[in-house]
Amino acid sequence: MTRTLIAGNWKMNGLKASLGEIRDAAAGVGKGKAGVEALLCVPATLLTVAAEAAHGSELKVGGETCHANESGAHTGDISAEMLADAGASHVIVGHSERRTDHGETNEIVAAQAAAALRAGLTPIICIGESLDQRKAGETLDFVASQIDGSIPEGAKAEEIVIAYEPIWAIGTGEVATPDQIDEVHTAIRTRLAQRFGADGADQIPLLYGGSMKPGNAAEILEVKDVNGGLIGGASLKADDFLAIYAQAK
Ligand SMILES: O=C(CO)COP(=O)(O)O
Repeated sequence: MTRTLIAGNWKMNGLKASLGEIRDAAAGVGKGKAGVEALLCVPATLLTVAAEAAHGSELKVGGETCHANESGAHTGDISAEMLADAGASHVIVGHSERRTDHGETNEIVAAQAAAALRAGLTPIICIGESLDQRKAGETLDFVASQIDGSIPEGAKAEEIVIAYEPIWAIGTGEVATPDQIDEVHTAIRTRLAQRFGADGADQIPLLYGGSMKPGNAAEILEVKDVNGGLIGGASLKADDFLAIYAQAK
């Protein structure tokens, strides 16, 4: 049985003044929601205080990226071990904004995901096509190649999460339709089954991300192979995050 995960990605947003949102989110999750995990991935500067704010609640906190190495001369970078030390349980790797802004390739993303596993974190491995790729009919091939290249060798199915985030739907207000999501998520599950077997593939939560909001979450979460969401803008406000969480089963 696949776990359900409602995860927020704060991206480069949030100051200490935003901790009230984390406290409110922590206070609102867990009640009667066995089987639905809640997670907020926050900037590294907030991780320790966010972990403290969530302490004793069902809310987990995570990082937004990590370096592949455990430590060393990498100015400005943060290792998976550091994230774990700060209280993270998960880390997002391979977000399209990291792939674009920092030239992160599938190979780099796989190394980051391996680092997360080494540190005892769950990597949320992001994949998704651009608008040009969608228009050219390349979506399924591209996403399959990202899956093949971004999941590290030796990873076990129960240790990873995949997030499908079509780049054209991120922060644009444009949401993929249920049919579009269904097509890609089904293809992702099939590809994962080739590597992990059908039972293994079934254990990997497949999140959808891209302009997910309280008003469209129910429809998205109903799609067959959708096991949760990776939510950007709407995760910044506890009320919105909790309204999405409330619709997850
Ligand atoms: O990129 C996303 C989450 O990782 C989605 O962002 P938005 O929900 O703001 O579109």
